[in-house]
Amino acid sequence: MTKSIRFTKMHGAGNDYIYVNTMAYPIDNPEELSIAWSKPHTGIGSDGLVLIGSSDIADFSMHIYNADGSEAMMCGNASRCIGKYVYEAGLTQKNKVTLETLSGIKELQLKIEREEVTEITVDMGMPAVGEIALEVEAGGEIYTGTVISMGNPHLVIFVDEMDQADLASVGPLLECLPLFPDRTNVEFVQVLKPDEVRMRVWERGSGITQACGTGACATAVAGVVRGKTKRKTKVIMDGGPLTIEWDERSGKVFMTGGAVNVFEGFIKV
Ligand SMILES: N[C@@H](CCC[C@H](N)C(=O)O)C(=O)O
Repeated sequence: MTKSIRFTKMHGAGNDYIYVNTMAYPIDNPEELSIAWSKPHTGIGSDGLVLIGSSDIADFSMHIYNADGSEAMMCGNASRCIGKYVYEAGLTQKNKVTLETLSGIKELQLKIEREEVTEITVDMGMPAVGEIALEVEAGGEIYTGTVISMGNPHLVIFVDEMDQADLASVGPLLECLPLFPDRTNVEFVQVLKPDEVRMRVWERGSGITQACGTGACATAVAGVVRGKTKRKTKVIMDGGPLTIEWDERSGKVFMTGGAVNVFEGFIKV
């Protein structure tokens, strides 16, 4: 039997996902729907699908599927969008919201102005720092990357000039290196100032996106461990900036930025 699912298309720094409140509209094949709905011509068009659900251990839960249907452990931009969604839909009155994810519970601090959520800070937890200067080969070039996990895997590569790397051709090669059996997200980063960087991302399972929240956090952490940036850094991506702070005392990474509601609709399944 065909049913209609209500969705909201949102973006955080241009990283766009389709959001479904599964407490009202349960979904049992998110992998297939993420592939179909993410397509720009025959679907809604997005970087993937995000399910907002109930939780026994937090205020809400998040499940994130990439455009290729693979499920990820965490999504920084989606966590901010969920903060905006749940408050503005009247699902909570709190300005501090907890979110259960596959990489643990994240705390969202909402800035509310005239009943609108204008900014969200997410406690992204502690990063796991892997190899600091790992040499990898892709497309005949050698790159030096820093391996960081923010719940999901990232390879952060510093370059002198952003146009030095052809992200579309080298991104998929680096994503699928045998060294990364679970694949990896890839960030190319140019340091502009000690507290400002330019970053472009190739996302595991979605390709080039306008921004990646966990990628921005991984970038900021890599900048510190490589001695290139300060602990608080503005990360400027194709879709806009995020402010990332790796707090020295707690060891946690805090991500601050906005979230935008683009449109809502119903789609038949
Ligand atoms: N865009 C996201 C991360 C989404 C998941 C990622 N592609 C993965 O597979 O790990 C973000 O904002 O963090």
